Amino acid sequence: MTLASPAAVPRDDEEAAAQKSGTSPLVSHARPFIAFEKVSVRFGKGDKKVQALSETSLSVREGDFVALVGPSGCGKSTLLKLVGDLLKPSTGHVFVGGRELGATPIRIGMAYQNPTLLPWLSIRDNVMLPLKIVPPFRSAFRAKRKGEFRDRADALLAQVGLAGFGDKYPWQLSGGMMQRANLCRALVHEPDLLLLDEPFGALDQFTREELWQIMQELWMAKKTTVLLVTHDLREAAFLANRICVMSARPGRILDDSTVAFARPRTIDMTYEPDFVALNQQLRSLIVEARGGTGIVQAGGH
Ligand SMILES: Nc1ncnc2c1ncn2[C@@H]1O[C@H](COP(=O)(O)OP(=O)(O)OP(=O)(O)O)[C@@H](O)[C@H]1O
Repeated sequence: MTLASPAAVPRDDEEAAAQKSGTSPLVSHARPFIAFEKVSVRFGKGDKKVQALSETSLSVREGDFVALVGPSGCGKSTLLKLVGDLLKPSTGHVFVGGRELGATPIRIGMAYQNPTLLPWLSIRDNVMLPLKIVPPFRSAFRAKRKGEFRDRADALLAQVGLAGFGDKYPWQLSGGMMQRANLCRALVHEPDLLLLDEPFGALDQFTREELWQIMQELWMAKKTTVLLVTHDLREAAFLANRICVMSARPGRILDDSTVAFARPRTIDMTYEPDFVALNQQLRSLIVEARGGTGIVQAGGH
């Protein structure tokens, strides 16, 4: 099934329309940046066996912003871990940047629900951490070119509204401020790919909405390829160019649609009829995926 709202049209249709009208599409349509070929994931053996992901194929183009939504326990985080090379598929192949994982490392930035900032480091030093670890930056870092990196970290902190907070420690910041710093840390090494697993899930609605806008600005400036796992359908429709709806476990992609709202999107737009209709359609797909009830199925976590 494909989302029928005028805001959510099948990708190929949107591309064809964009090409026909001569308007530039929302995203660059280069070769696939991420490709899943018949990937499945099984955890454990015998009685303890859990089929987390059934055979799944997926292709994501460079610069795309893709949201993964679906019932709890359907394998969204598992899919993210596969892309991040934190997990090997039981069958099939995962390609990132045109190469099978394991062959050539690509730069990945990650942010999860819990900001996991190191409490003994200042905010600036937390943000600079990937530069200490990730090539090619780490050699420059060791060569004591730390000053350049300080400027880079401070510029990012300013972009997310944390100018002047570089010398503070995580405990001196609110939850929303920590998550802003966490996003800076995920982006400071200019990753080719950003993996976000419910990064705004623990925040109050207003802080979350502020961070959606910051996230959108950051994405619009760099067009980093993003995979976002979220339970918040408004968030998915606000941020992503494309929404993949997954089935209940063992997960597979049930629906894959483009979100064509113009950017920059505003919070007010999320209350407009097209946007609300899209949310309702996504919700119905997920309710259906859960077995048509509002009740969480056993086996999710
Ligand atoms: N290391 C593991 N060992 C065994 N089972 C696992 C492991 N990791 C995940 N699972 C199981 O695989 C299934 C998919 O988990 P995953 O975390 O990907 O789901 P999810 O869609 O992200 O869920 P949620 O939305 O609730 O965060 C779940 O049933 C989970 O319990």
